[in-house]
Amino acid sequence: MIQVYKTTEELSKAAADLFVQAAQEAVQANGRFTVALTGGSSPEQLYRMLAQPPYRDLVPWQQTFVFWGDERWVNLEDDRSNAKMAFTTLLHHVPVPQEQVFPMWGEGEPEEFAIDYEKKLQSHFANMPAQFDLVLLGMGDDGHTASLFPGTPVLKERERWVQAYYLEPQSMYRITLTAPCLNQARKIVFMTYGEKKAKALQEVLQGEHNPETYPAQLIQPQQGETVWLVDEAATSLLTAQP
Ligand SMILES: O=C(O)[C@H](O)[C@@H](O)[C@H](O)[C@H](O)COP(=O)(O)O
Repeated sequence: MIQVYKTTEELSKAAADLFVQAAQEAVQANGRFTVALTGGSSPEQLYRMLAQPPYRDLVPWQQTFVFWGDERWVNLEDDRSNAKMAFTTLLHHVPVPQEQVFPMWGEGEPEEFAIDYEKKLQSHFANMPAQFDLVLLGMGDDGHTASLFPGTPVLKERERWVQAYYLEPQSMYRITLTAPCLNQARKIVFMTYGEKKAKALQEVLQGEHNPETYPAQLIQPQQGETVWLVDEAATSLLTAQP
């Protein structure tokens, strides 16, 4: 499903409405809400909205569990940290219990951390019919999502849920949920806006199936639903307006 908005404000409000709806439905059904946050700049306006009334007071924060879809392997004080951005814009302003928030950052080696993070997820989702109630994703202008970058080995991962790898072009380690993990979500919401994204969006949604080049094509939830929240500029190359 693709929903087109004129402004990022309207797009972020729609994302906030979806966030509240997913949270309330999950808590009603299972007594808890498990979400994977994205990094990058696209979700910042959404996070700031969720930290303010009315949205702040509509989310059952006490029953909310926060993970991340991906992270740059930098410490939590580093401005490149996805966790730092989410803490600054949202998590320090809402009553989510600290022990229910799992940043993708720790001491030691990224590969070991990825194994531990996967174990945390496996125990969190044990005996549950699906995994994340909601996964928020962005998309880069190269068609990457989470830290699933074009041409990287992690795109071929079919078993593991979390992988750490060294991303040469950015000279840093990345930690990421894999496509098999993301695709077990109940709902996946992409927030993608701006002219820069138009070419990648057209390729991802309407181009040849080529996930090596456009990894966002790997996001095909088995039972869940994918919603694309986009603006008019990002849809400018789509052949039929959605
Ligand atoms: O760690 C990251 O960089 C993000 O998780 C990444 O996947 C992001 O969603 C895209 O790069 C889009 O970034 P923007 O929202 O800044 O365009």
